[in-house]
Amino acid sequence: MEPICPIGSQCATEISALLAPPSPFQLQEYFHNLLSARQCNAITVKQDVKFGKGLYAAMDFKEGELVLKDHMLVGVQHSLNKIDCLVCSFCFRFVGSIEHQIGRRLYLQQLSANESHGCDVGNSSGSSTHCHEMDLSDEEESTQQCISASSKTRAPLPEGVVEPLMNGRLMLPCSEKFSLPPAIPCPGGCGEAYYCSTSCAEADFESSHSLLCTGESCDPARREALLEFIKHANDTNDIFLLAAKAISYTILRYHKLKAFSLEEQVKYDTSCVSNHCNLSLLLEAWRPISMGHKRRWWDCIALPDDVDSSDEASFRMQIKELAFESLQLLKTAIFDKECEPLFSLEIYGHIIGMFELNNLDLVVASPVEDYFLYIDDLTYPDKEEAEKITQPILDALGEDYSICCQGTAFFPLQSCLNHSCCPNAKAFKRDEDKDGQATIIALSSICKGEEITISYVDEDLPLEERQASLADYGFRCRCPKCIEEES
Ligand SMILES: C[S@@+](CC[C@H](N)C(=O)[O-])C[C@H]1O[C@@H](n2cnc3c(N)ncnc32)[C@H](O)[C@@H]1O
Repeated sequence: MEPICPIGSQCATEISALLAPPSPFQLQEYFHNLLSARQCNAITVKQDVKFGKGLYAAMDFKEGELVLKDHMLVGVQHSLNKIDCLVCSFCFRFVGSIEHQIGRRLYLQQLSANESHGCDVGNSSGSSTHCHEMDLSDEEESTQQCISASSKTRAPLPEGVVEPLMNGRLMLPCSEKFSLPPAIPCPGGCGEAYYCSTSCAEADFESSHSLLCTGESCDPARREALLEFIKHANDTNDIFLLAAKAISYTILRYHKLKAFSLEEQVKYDTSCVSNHCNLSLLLEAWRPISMGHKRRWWDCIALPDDVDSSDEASFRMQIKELAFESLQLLKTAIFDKECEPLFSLEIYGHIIGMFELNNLDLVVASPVEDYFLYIDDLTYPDKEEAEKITQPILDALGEDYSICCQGTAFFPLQSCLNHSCCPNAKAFKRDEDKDGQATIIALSSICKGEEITISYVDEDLPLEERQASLADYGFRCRCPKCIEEES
């Protein structure tokens, strides 16, 4: 494939250094520090010549036991899902109140009355990103809907309800039992991000949002460029928003590390302040991303079913061009000379490819579901009284009255889990898991020292269908189930 933009010769060394696989020592040190910081001694990360990194049990687990709770490195809520759910932009917990969640949805539903919007959001390019799926608990799954149902299933809105619900003047019966953290607007004033606490707001600002915020403190030219980048991502593939977060995260970490190292050096030598890229600090800032298994996005993306294999080369070129377009917009918005290698197509393609190969669906169940189930479980006469108010609202919301928060995220430990078609663990949200962390549960007992595996595909599919889906991850499965079925 011809390069769209050749690697800048002045950055070639830095780019190769950034893409070099971490040494066994760096890998061991990084995961040891990560697990220690999380006070997690139940698992370890080990490298294997055949499968690369893998997650191993450092203790015995019983069936159903929690194996791992993993904080995301970066995550985004799908753009259209933002209409349905108001969540903390950092931890993805639902915020506001039951009334606000419902009123806001009814309001936005009213605005887009004749439009239908679905679950496969933000990927209108047709280049959907491959994610391992996160299951919801059975009860949640039975009623949580992913796709907004057609407006045909909805009754007309009761008059004068939406605004009072949104501004807190109309309280729903028993909603105090489902209190949510207040929705704290982004301190930068962008009006896009909301948080469940000041600590989440600060953590997000420090991690990436300070470079991506379009609020009043943002220089107007930069704001315009950022808005253009965001619009392009929303119109094509919201994986670009995640890539922008990963780049911002690295830039901010780089400057923090640099400030710290300068503080140390300036004590001895005041002539050492420079605006040149310090490669060893850039590599250190990039370390968490360097740990993720990656290939270029346009090389590893699965060929969609509707693209004929004879058109594969042109499809991959289109994907590369799309990434190039997005990168140019991001570069205009947040370019940083000292971190120039991060703005090369080679690095951008590998970051998105890393998401393609490792990401987990971000799913958080809606408290609106629990609320209506609670009302339904009330007994006479309380139920009758409550339903006088709640039933018309439920009818107006329609069949899809409760929609879960959906997005995609990269998790540093979960992404080390290798695949098996007879896995001993799975990603599973329990009723108590109210935020965007990844939760991995044992499917059977796991002994200390055993590798922990999940299935990247539906393991009940026939062998060839499983292998075809796994080909998108670049391997043919040789697990005991596949070997047995092949013989
Ligand atoms: C989510 S990552 C898992 C961690 C990975 N081993 C690493 O080194 O980062 C997915 C990649 O791991 C490798 N992998 C996972 N399960 C595998 C398996 N059962 N057989 C061969 N390769 C596997 C493939 O390269 C796959 O694209």
